[in-house]
Amino acid sequence: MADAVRVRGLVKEFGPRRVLDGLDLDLARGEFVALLGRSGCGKSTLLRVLAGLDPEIGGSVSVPDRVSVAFQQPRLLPWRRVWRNVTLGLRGAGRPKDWARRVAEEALAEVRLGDHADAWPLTLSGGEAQRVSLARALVREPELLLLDEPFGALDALTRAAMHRLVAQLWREHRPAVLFVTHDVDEALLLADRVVVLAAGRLVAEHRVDLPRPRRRASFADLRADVLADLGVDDVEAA
Ligand SMILES: Nc1ncnc2c1ncn2[C@@H]1O[C@H](COP(=O)(O)OP(=O)(O)OP(=O)(O)O)[C@@H](O)[C@H]1O
Repeated sequence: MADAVRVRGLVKEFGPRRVLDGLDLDLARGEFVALLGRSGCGKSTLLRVLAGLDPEIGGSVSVPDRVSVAFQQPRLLPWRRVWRNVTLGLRGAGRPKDWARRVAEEALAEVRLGDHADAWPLTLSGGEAQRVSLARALVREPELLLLDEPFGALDALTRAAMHRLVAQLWREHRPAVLFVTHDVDEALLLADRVVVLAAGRLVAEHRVDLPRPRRRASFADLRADVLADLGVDDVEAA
């Protein structure tokens, strides 16, 4: 079976600054990969190129037809009700009139917001807004789901609930996932594989061969290895 993502020799520059410098990356279908790297190393840039939001200037990029993205900020339109945000941009030509509404309700139920379809975005908590953003990503039935620090702005408890939700959605829908995070624990809790970006390329990768659901105690050694790849002292990060 072909890979979901195949990137070879990707180059991206902003003015004189070369941010991605011959990067190679493969994701298998249904694989969950976490992307780590120091601030400013180019993680979001890579995601934007994969999402087709930004052009590469060199190399080759192959992604599936259906790609969805969710960002750290949910980016909901405040003047549209929640359900309309979920189906925004979905092409429903030739479908029955209430089709979009039903699709939105199903997706909202999946993220446990079934009773918020008619709410306005500004009345949602941060975690709820992020779940709407996930529902919006899901209705496209993506083969590749790109998540750019989706839980970075949430408190620890909400974040833990979101980890469980993402793990469940991934199990049920099985898209390939590329998940950008600064949080090594989050990466090790969720991913099949952790890759580290530095100086424009992937400089390390770790397979996370641990059963799910995972406990932090089960990956202490791996955590230290990844932190070392990031150039962070375990004590400094603790
Ligand atoms: N549109 C742009 N124009 C100019 N420079 C940019 C642009 N987008 C990103 N950059 C620069 O490219 C570099 C990589 O940015 P990017 O946002 O990809 O990093 P990141 O690894 O996602 O960072 P963080 O972890 O802090 O979110 C940074 O130096 C940034 O300033």
